[in-house]
Amino acid sequence: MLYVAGEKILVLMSPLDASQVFKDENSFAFDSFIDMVYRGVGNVSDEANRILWRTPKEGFTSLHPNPHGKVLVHPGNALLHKQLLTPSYLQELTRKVTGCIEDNMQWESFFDTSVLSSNTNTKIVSLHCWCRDVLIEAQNRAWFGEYIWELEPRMTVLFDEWDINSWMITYRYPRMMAKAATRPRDRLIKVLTRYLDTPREKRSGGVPFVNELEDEERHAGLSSEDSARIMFIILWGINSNVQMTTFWMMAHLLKRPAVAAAVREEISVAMRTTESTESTSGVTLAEVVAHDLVSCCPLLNSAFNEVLRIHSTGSSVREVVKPVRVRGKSIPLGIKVLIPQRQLLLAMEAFGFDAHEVDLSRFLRDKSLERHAHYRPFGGGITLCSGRVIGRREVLAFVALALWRYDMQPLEAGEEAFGVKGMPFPKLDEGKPSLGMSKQVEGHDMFVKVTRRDH
Ligand code: HEM
Repeated sequence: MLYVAGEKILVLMSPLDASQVFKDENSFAFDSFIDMVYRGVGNVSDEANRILWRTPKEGFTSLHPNPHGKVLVHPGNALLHKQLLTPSYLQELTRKVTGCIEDNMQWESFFDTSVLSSNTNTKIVSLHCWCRDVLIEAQNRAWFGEYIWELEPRMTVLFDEWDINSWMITYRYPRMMAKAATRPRDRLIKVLTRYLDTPREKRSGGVPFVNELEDEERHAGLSSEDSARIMFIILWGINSNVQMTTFWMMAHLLKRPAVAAAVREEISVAMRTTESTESTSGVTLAEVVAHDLVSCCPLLNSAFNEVLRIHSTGSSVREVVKPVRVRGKSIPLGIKVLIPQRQLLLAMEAFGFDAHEVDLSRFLRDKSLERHAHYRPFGGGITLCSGRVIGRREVLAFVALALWRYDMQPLEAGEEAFGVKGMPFPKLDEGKPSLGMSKQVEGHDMFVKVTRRDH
């Protein structure tokens, strides 16, 4: 048991205990944390908070069947799960988002904000900004349509500023000292509010979830601004983990050219098929990503799994709401329970004596590791990540396109090219809370020399 700011927290570090917590949703609840995030991070109004938690007995009616008498927060979550887990919705989302990633990965489309220096044949890019610009742009365009970019062309940078500084809010910094977080957050909420206040014909092209959630929230009586605050929280979850997983996966592959070359060889058959059609809509890439890259490229997927293992620093949290026993000991009501990822994912009894080392082939050599009780990088139970399928697809799409289209060479510490100096390999920041994937220590990055590849 830990005491933090006078509060008792039960920290569980065994996979068996974690399993019990994930299975028993009635005793270990998550609602108080949703409430905390909506109020503390999204800053929803008191009135909105009342509407979000109003039961059917208190007047809440859903637009969807609600046999279990849930409050607005839950059907909203169910709509997100429908978007992410129903095959036809997921397929359409994959098509849209990989199409956007493919567009953004063209030589001519590199964002100015990613390129530090260039000539006709070479670009020096910040890996952090390249992943951020390609993926956040793609995800927002896929989810909301083109119009969101007309409202705020600096969306990727604002989102990054928020993500990097969001710990100031989770650590409850005084308002005056947390402006680096509140400024980008408040701007993004303003953009989303304007988006929701725009007639639908003008903001078409997004996924059904956005309109479905908006309809449900308006029906329940939420204002545009409070709906935008909730969308903002969801968007944060969507953007942060994908961007960071891609960053770490690219960084580790670029540090190990032999493994990167083997991955390039492994993806070549699949990637060649994307070039044999005239399609630029992403349909072919979407199919290749969903089938070939996920199912037929074991080294690529092993690298992805290992990066999740090494860089997940999030925790699952619950509150005890019913009398319950853990290992025979009764746990009082109201106790918060924390299951940190990192200890489980670095355990030697699960991953071997070199569990702290990065080995991108680890999951290729031992395929059973992916199902190991210690390996839950997407959490479990009610908070098991519903974006795990699309998340993997997006990361693999970026990595495969980068390896297939470009030769990339990281600038070593002290090495200089085109006036840009390289830096040491980025370090993971263990001191700040994360939504799952760790960030790098602020200011750490990898600068990469990128040229086009002939194949
Ligand atoms: C590779 C990328 C991703 C990683 C590593 C990741 C990781 C995680 C983790 C660790 C959790 C929390 C588990 C817990 O509290 O027990 C989580 C939850 C969640 N993630 Fe992800 N995630 C990724 C991508 C995505 C994407 C792309 C989406 C949406 C499009 C998404 C949507 C969610 C949602 C909605 C939750 C809350 C649980 C739920 O209701 O599904 N994630 N994710």
